[in-house]
This record gives sequence, structure tokens and C-alpha cells, in this order.
Amino acid sequence: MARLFYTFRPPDSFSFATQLLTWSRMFRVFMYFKNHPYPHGWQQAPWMLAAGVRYEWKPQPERALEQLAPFHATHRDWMVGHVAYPMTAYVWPGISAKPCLCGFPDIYFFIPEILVWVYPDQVQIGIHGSETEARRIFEEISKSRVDLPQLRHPLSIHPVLTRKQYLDTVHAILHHIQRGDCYELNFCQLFTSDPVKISPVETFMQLPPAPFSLCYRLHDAYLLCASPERYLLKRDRQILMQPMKGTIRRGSNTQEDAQLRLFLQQSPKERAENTIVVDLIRNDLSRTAVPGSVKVTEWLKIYSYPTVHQMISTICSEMDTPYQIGDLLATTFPMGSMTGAPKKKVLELIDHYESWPRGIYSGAAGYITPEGDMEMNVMIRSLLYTPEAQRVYYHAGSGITCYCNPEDEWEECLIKTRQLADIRI
Ligand SMILES: C=C(O[C@@H]1C=C(C(=O)O)C=C[C@H]1O)C(=O)O
Repeated sequence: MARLFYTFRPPDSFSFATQLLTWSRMFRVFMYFKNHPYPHGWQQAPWMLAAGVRYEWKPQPERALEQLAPFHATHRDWMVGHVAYPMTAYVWPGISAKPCLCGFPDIYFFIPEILVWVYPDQVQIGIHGSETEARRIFEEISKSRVDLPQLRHPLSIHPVLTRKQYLDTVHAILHHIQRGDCYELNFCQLFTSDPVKISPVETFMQLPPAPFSLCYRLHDAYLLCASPERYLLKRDRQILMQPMKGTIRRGSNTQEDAQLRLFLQQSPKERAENTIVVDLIRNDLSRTAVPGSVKVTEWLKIYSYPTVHQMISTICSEMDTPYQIGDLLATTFPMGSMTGAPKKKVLELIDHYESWPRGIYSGAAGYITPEGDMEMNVMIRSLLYTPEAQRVYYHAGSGITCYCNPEDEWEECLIKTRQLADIRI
């Protein structure tokens, strides 16, 4: 039986979306996507849930990207999952595959039992079952109670590197840049909490809105993500990538905020950083594109989020006929905004200078449609948690170029942790 979608009308979609997230907790595997209130985020619906495992795909990472399209063709259904940073080792031989601190596998996709799309005026439930079954699910979600427990303690995280160690490392990277080994390197650092116990869903609910947010549970591993960045959108053969480079904090009043935004827009350093990545991505996309189809359709545009302004560019291409989704990932992963350029050299340097694993951070998560369209985010601004480790992990990084002042890069990483400032556990 094919998956069928049934439509329902809840009294209030916003409340229903919150009930949906509460309800999802009973599944050991789920991914809850949220782009509300940003229209440029996930395209499918403002809120989406993929829950329960109908089939799962846990390939050997060595052959995974070759096997992705054939697995998808066998089922022709929705697939939801992630590609973690250690997959780099299989795309770029010689780079080590440091395993994720929370145990997320290098690559994993599942075909969900239940899909729920929540739009402002309706809800669609997609299952391999009857309308009666879909109605039972709809009613069960509608009855879920959203009880926010009394949360009192701030979530406190601290960098693993001291400020001095961080600055020394950035100076070492700058030395490589001055020698001509590379010209931009996205250096990321790790933050951790002391031992804590959190309720992952309640913690996710407190993250500020972002266009590529998601709450992901894979058995005992949780990822609570408020990413503002798109990695890939594939519609038929049209491909779109939107690297983000250039970050500045929000101002404390309208005037200061507008000044900061203008400063970012005009900063030669940030414009150069972004343009280097645009060029890298034009090159990556050209490997699967119809010749002449790679185009920069938006260059250095500023988008504003609750705690930061970001500079984003958009690069499009038309994927040529012999290529499939696995080829697209193999030629663009890891995304240029999280590596720098030239890619091969900076991957080696990242491997050397980041002694902690990026794991699922700096990878991508998203979905593949039955038609083979695909949408993936860049996994940044994310909390990682396992009840077993009782520790929260967070990473933050920034692009190092010859223009950079190491102290400012340290500050930029701290600004990226500010979205956690109001979280209570
Ligand atoms: C590395 C991170 O962000 C990346 C670096 C950015 C920058 O240098 O301005 C912006 C977005 C991301 O591509 C992060 O948020 O941890």
C-alpha cells in the first residue's frame, strides 16, 4: 500500500504544532522540523514531524553515497535523516572519521511510519493506512497536554579550550594562510556543560526561532537545532545552495541594530569570506551541473535572526542527467561554509587543529521526497545530548582569513552561544 495523506482542521495550528512535538516524545526515532515564522526555511510546511521507523537505512559509510539513490528508488517514499561530518573521511580519503560525541552514526536515514505536515489552516497526516487510522492519530495528538515543567536553572556551558589556547590555534592557522597553504578556514571549537539532566523537548522549545530548526531523536541521542543555514535544496534537477558567512550581533536598540547590519553589509572582511565560499561552491556544483548552468542569484544579502545578522549568498545549478542525489552529496559535502578553501587542504588542517570531533555538528539533516527532491540544513547552532552522558555539547566556529583579528573570532564564537542564554533546565 502506498503512503496516503489525509487532511484535518485543528482549531488552532500553532497549538497543534506544539502538541505534536509533545506527542512525538513517545517515539524512539523522530525528527520534528520547524521553520515558523521564516518563509525562507524548510519548504514543505511550517511544522513537520517524521516519527517511527518503517524502514531504516544504516549503510556502511564507505559505499553509502553510491547506495543512497538505489535505496530510495526501491521504496519511493519519504526519507528523513542526516549526514554527519565524519562522512568527510569517505568523500576525502586521508581525513580521519572522529566519531560523534553523542553516538550519531556517520549517515542514517529512515522511512517514517507517520508524517505530519502542519500548515496555518490544515494538518495532513501521511501513513500507509486508512483514514480511520489517520483520524485516531489526529485525535491522539489533539489530546496531548503541553505541560511545561518548572524550569529554574540556566544551562551553563563553557569552552573546552581556554581563550589563550584558542588564540594560539588561530595564530597557527593564520600562519598557514600567510604561507599560502589556504586562504579561509572555518575553525570550530567545542563547548560542554557540567553533568546535567535536561528534558530535550522542553529545551528545544526554548531555542529561538530559526528557519532550519529541528528536534531529532535517534534512540538515546538527541539533537536540538536552531540552524539559520540551508545546505541544499533539490527540486527536480534544479539545485540551490545558500552558504552563510558573515555574522554580527543584534543591536540593543533600533539605531544600533541598523548600524551593525550596515557594518556587516559593507565589511570588506565579511564580503571576502562569503565570496570565497561562493566561489568554492560554484566549483563544487559545476561537477554535477549542466555546463553553463551554475549561477549566483543572490550575493551577500543580510538576513536577521533573534541574536545575529547573517550574510547569505545563493548559488543555483541544473544537475546533469547522469547524476543522482548521492553524487550531489559526494561533490558538495562537507559544505564550503563549514570548511573554507581550498577544500582538501583545509580539511587536513581542520583534522589537525580540531582535536575534538565535530560529529553530527557541521553535517546536515533533512529529507528526501518520493520524487527524489531533497532538502538539507547545515547542522550548526545545535545542542547535542544523551541521557547516558548527562552532558550537553555545543560547537561554534567562524571563518579565519588573513583579515581576521583572533580576539574578534573568539567573540564571534561566544556570540553564537548567546542563543542559549535564556534556556532554563
Ligand atoms: C561555524 C558556524 O557558523 C558558520 C560560520 C559563519 C561565519 O563565519 O560567519 C556563519 C555561518 C556558518 O556557516 C557556527 O555557527 O558554529
